[in-house]
Formats: sequence, C-alpha cells, structure tokens
Amino acid sequence: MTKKIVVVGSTNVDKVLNVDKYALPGETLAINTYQQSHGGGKGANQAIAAARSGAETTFITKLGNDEDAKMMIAGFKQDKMNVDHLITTQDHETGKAYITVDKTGQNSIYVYGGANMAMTPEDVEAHRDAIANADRIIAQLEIPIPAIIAAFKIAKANGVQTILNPAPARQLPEELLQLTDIITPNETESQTLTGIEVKDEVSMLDNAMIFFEKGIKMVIITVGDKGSFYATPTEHDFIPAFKVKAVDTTAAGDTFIGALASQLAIDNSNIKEAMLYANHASSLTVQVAGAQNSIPTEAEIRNVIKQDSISKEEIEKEKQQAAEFAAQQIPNHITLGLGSGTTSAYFVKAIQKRIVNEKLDIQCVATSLGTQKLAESLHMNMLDVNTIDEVDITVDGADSVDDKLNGIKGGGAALLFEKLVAKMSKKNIWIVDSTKYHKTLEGRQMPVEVIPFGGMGVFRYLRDNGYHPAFRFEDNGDILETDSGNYLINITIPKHADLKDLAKNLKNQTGVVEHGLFLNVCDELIIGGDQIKTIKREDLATK
Ligand SMILES: Nc1ncnc2c1ncn2[C@@H]1O[C@H](COP(=O)(O)OP(=O)(O)OP(=O)(O)O)[C@@H](O)[C@H]1O
Ligand SMILES: [K+]
Repeated sequence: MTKKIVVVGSTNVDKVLNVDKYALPGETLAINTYQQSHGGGKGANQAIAAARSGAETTFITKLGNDEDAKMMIAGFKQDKMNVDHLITTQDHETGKAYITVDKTGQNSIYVYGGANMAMTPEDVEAHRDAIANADRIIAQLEIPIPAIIAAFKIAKANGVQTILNPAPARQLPEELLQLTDIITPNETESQTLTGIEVKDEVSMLDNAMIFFEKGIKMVIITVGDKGSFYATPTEHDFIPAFKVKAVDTTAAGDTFIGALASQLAIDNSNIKEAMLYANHASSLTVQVAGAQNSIPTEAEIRNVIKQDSISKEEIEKEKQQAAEFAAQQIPNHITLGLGSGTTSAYFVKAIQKRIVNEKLDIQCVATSLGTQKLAESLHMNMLDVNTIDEVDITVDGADSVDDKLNGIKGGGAALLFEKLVAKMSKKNIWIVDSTKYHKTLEGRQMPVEVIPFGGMGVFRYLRDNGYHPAFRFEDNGDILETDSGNYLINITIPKHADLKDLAKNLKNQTGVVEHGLFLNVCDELIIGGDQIKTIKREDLATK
C-alpha cells in the first residue's frame, strides 16, 4: 500500500567548483568550469528518494525567496512531491553548500544553513495537519532541534511513526530520542550517540541495545560498502551491500532511508524485504556521480531486484549440483541418513532416482518430520531411528561451514535430530552452495534449542554472557517450535570464540537441549558450482 510520508528537513543547493588544485591562502587560481548548481540537502534528498520509490511524499522545508528556491521547487514538482507545505522566508537565503572538487576527486565543503537554520517550532506547527495525516515522518539534523522535536511531538500525538536520521553526527537531547521510533545512523553517527565503536555485528547490536534502553523500537545502522544492519528487541540481521563499482557515494545514505521508508510496512513486519529494497536502491545511487540526479526510481530498483533473483536461482542451482554430485557417490547396500532443509531435499530426490533406476538396496533414516514426509511420498525404504544403532553415511546441508569443516546447522529447526543421526553415522557428507562456505564462523548466528519451561533462564544466561540471544519466531509471529516441541534461541558467535569451549558451555546449561555447533562432524564437504569443490577432513589433517 502506498505510504504517506512527511519529511521535515533541509534543502541545500550545492554550488560546485571544479578546480585543478586548491588555492593556497592568498593565491588566485583560474577555474575550469563555471560554478554549477545541483539540488542537495539531506531532507530534500530523502524526500526525493521516498517520492521516486512511490511514496505519497510531503516535504516541510524552509526556503528563501530566491532563484535557488525556484529551481528546487520545480524539481520537487517533477518528482510529484506535495509542495503545499513548503515554508518561504524573506529573511534568509535558501541553504547552500559550496563544494570545491579537485582533479583527484577530493572535495572540501562549506555549508551555509540559511533558511534551514531559521526553521522554528512555530513553522512546523503551522503544518500540523500534514504531519497528523501521515503514516510516518522522517527528520535529519540539518535544521534546528526544537523544530524536529515539535514535529515529532505532533507525530506522536497522532500515532504517526517517527524516523530520525541523526546526521550530521552530533549529541542529541534525551527528549528527541524518546520521541523517536526508528533511528537510522551510519557507523560514526551511531558511535557519537552511544559511545560504542561500530566494528562488527556484535558491536552493532551493543549500539542497538543503548537505543532500545531509550525506548527506540528499531535501529538501522548503515556501514557504507559493507552494508546495513537492523535490530529490534526480538530480531536482528546484517545485510551485506551489493558489490558494485561505486563512483560517487553522495546521497547513498539518503537514498537508503527514503527508499526504506517507502517500502516498510507500518507494523515493520517486512523489515528484511524493505532493507533489501533500500540496499538495492543505494547501490544504484553510488554508481552515478552527483546527488539528487543519482537517486533511482522504483522501476529502476525493481529491475535490479529482478536481476538479483536470477542470482538466487544460481544459488538454487549450486545446491542442486552439490546434491546430485553427492548422490552419485553413494554406494549400494547401505543405511543412509537424509538431512533436512532445501539442499537435502534436492539430495533426497536425486538419490531416490538412483535407487529406482539402478534398483539399489538402500534403507534410509530421516532427520526431520519434513524429510520423513518427503521420503515417504517418494516411496523410499524408511527405517525408524530407534530401531538401528548405526548409519553408514548421512548427507545433510549446513547453514555455514568454515575452512576446518566446523559448521552451524539447525537454521531449519531440525538440529536435535540432525545431530543424533550425525553422531550415529560412520561418515557425514555436507552439501552446500558457495555462499555457505566461510573462513570462520565468528559473527554468524546459530540456534540453541531449549526446553520451553526454563527457556528464559537460558536466555538470560546467553544475554549476560554477550551472545545477543533472540528467540526464533514463525512468520506469523508465533514462537517457533521444533519437531520435539522445544524453542530455538538464535545467538551470535562472538569474535575470537573458542568453539569447543562454547559448545561445552552451552551443553552445560540446564534447559539447553542441543545447539547448532557441529564440530568435527563433517567428513566431507561438497560445494556446488559449475566446478564442484570437495574438501575432505582427512586432507585437512595432513596440511
Ligand atoms: N560502495 C558502495 N557499494 C554498494 N553499496 C553502498 C556503497 N556505499 C554505500 N552503499 C549503500 O548505501 C547505504 C548507506 O551508505 P552509508 O552507510 O555510506 O550512508 P551515509 O554514511 O549516510 O552516506 P552519505 O552521507 O554519503 O549519504 C549502505 O548501507 C549500502 O547499502
Ligand atoms: K551518487
């Protein structure tokens, strides 16, 4: 549904001088091109980004009565923004940024706040209705704080969601933070407000915790070409930036915020999808020089999302390749463990074909109810786990595997049975696509299965020991239950964690049924691709 967004913030006109080199104090230099004027200002950029992504966007900004204002208003109209709530003053000029760019691309910027810095609470209050009728309001820090507070108070009184982009970096009054629902700093801005350096996912979550304490409900930290992170008190995730050739990152952050606000459901339920959309949007912005001209439209963004889904198809293909390769390796007359998850499902289908075509005598055990069902529907010869002592080979997927063949499993909520069957197996083969293979497991999430009664005790232990726990929920908001009726808590593997100690400590917690660390389990890893890659434990040992 189309979102009604109000942006209250700055408009700047960027005056760009292209120079060979900077003039020294007292020096006079000729310049190559005469000054060019481009639209800018964080408020205007974010409003344009939201409007180009299809949001019904109203911009509240203060302009001078001058040519620059006329140029900007014409642009706003072109982007189909609502310009009924622009504020004009006779006393100040439209904000400007004087930017010199030298031959190496280095720039220096002087900002004249002008009309932006003259925005008052009264200016904002005169547009109360526009704010009260919106779904959400976005503000940045290029206008005076009292004006933002006035806007957010109106929003709060009318059930309108407030998004604060705390840029440029500065300290903020508690009052403003308490009026904020979603905060969207970049790494430096976040550190300025929390005092905690942003260096990895774990520290991002530490930053988020500080904001949660102030009553903020969602934290989004953007970290340039690394990507972006979001956290609510119940879930968090890091979304890597797309690998693109960046030529000018101006307006990347603004595009991200405007695009996100245009897509995010009012109850924030589609946050991951909205983050991906914003990620795609800003990856387009950085590939074009300039600010407002580089902000993409919804159609352009949807187009790259479509291309990305083609690469998702690639990943599916890799899973299938790994699964089919593994199926070819399986000898006759064995008991075979069947793993869980999408990659394992490809394997189940591939081995079933061989069993039928080659009339193989293979009996199977499943590691989850889902796999059991699939195998039964394919009329495979299934054994009950409780009637056997040993499995010859188990083939299973994994969520992440490191270069020592340690892995995390259980993302599909079947970790207890997967581990039971793995322990009974003489040989464990894991099949993955190439995105699952990493140098280390640090910073990755892993599930811990806990009994429902007493789960909170484990949760507290995990929280107090820096594992950043979060219960897993179903898409419909119900707490997720495993096949054996337990709950799952996701934790983040800390930096420099000793995995053996971690596994031992988790097992020792009363209430923990099992955890997703599979150390020394995988004997052979098969990574899909046009060139299949296999890594065997016996080869690691001799290295
Ligand atoms: N080089 C890049 N390649 C791909 N995506 C990028 C790159 N730089 C930024 N992005 C995308 O843009 C988002 C926002 O970037 P960033 O964290 O730099 O914001 P910012 O510091 O507010 O930027 P700015 O102030 O320059 O607008 C990132 O989370 C990422 O999705
Ligand atoms: K740009």
